[in-house]
Amino acid sequence: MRTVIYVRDSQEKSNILLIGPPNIGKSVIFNNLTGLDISIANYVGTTVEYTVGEIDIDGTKANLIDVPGTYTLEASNEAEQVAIDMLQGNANEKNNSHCSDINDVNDVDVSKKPAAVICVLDAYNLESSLYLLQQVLQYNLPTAAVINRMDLIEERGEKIDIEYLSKVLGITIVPTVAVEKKGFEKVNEVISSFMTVGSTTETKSFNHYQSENLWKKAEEITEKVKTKPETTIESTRQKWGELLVRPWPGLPISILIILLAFGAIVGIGMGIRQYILLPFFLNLIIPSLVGLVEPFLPDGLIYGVLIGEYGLLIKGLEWPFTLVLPYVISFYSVLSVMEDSGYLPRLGGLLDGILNKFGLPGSSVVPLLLGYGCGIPAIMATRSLNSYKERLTVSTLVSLAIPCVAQSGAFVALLAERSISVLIAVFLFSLIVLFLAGITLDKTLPGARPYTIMEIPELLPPRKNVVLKKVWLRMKNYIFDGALPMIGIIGIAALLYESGVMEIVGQVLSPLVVNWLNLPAEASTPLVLGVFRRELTVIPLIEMDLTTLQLFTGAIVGLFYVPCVAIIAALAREFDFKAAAFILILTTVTAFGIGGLIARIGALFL
Ligand SMILES: Nc1nc2c(ncn2[C@@H]2O[C@H](COP(=O)(O)OP(=O)(O)OP(=O)(O)O)[C@@H](O)[C@H]2O)c(=O)[nH]1
Ligand SMILES: [Mg+2]
Repeated sequence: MRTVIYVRDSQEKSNILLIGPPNIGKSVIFNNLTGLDISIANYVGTTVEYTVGEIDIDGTKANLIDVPGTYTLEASNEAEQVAIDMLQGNANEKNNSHCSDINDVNDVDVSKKPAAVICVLDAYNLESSLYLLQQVLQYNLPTAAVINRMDLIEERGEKIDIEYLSKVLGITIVPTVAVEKKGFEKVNEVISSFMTVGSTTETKSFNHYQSENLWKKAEEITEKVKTKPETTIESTRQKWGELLVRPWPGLPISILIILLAFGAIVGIGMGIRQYILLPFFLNLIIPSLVGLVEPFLPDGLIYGVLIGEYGLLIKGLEWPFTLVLPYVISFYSVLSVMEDSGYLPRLGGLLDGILNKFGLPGSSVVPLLLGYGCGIPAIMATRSLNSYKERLTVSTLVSLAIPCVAQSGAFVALLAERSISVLIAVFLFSLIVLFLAGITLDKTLPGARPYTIMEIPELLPPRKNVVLKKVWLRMKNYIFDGALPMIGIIGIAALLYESGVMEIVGQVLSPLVVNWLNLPAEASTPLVLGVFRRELTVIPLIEMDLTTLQLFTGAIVGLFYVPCVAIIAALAREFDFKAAAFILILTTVTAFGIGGLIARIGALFL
């Protein structure tokens, strides 16, 4: 035994790392300890950047850092590299780019050596957790372990001798069931002991073994501490978990699930819009607001900006809250159920063969599907892919051909009542271009694609409280990060419209909009607004008197048109300006190229 003396810096809060393999509940533990609400999901690579939260135990404070999951300390992707940088105390803030809404990370010095490590072990896959723990112990930092998901082994009748494990490893080990908040009093006690000034922590000194030795040791320890019942009965859940990754019956079931999910998103979204939000805003909120301000408004610019064609109090409320919000709720309800159940990686496994033909690994299913929500988390999620080439390919596809939830809502609002077949054609077109672009990027982008192994987690029943919380948080995020900026842009649009600037823009863009796309000059408005918000490439078309062919042309241009500024910024940050510029040019050329062709070819037939 070696004693590490841990002295807390009296000036600054110390950093305590939460480290462990992916998908074992680290972020649930982090949320339980800090009271924050960061993303959790049942697939590998939910946390791809570190998150800092404050823990306060009896008035003593420290920074708890949720580190992206990693199997070993030999990184194979960017998310895993963060774990190593954190342990070595040389992390930089690039690894944390969008957590500022959770915590003011500028206050936290992540480049200093951590004061202590809480290593999270997985009771279910103990052996691989022990390999990582041994590597962590080599850093000689004060370390304790939490052994989570104890419920999953208890369900199988297995037991782990925690006391013996703790003795062998020479550290404190606390069993927990994070989703049920079980075991956290003891976790708090351990953290508190780390936070006490001048406390001493016993850690067993580990030699620098070769990795084969660490695996052997992990296996030996697991065998000694884990006892299994003589006969283990496979539960129905486990059976289904395995059936769903096999082509039969997995593939037909996956088609059924995708169709059901699509139907549920559109159906629930339309229901919420038609029966709840539309009457609420159109019959109550908007008339009350207009009635309140109208008597006081002088005719002219201000009147127009507030209650005119693009009036801030009319379209500014109608579009974000009655057109987009219903689909935000329905899409994230369905996605959250899929995320929490562990079905998404199964879908990835099933589609691996097909996706490989388009230059992508099965694991890209998660970022691609997240892209149907919003492109930014999707681009961030590519950090868990294993090569730069795959990351750039998926990010390009998300920016080019995957409509975000707000834009999809706009498509439904624009097309569902006019022609369901045109609506389906828009989504089919997006899939065709997605695959063609995938093949082209695979052939043209330099770099090799490494062989990847996909980890399939257990199939678990989605928990009602987890799903509801996720939908609530995503809805809140949409209102602050989506709806409020949208209202701002509608305000600017109203100003440009009322002041006549929009008409001049219409004249300038007329060769492109009128001559090439066969759309009316006013259809230049969505092209200007769309740079700021993706759904605004589509929504203004609703207000125009267009033929079905024009609607289709407009929708297709909007679909492939430049991603919104926030995505361009994310691309520049995650890759570089060259990559962002490449995607900007690619999307513009594709949008106008395909849009013009549709207008021309369509005119021949209609
Ligand atoms: N049965 C069970 N499930 C758990 C427990 N703790 C977490 N989970 C579930 O495990 C899944 C993964 O949880 P996360 O907290 O996202 O895992 P993570 O370790 O942060 O994963 P990465 O961010 O990918 O490294 C989620 O679906 C949780 O609901 C537990 O104690 N028991
Ligand atoms: Mg996590």
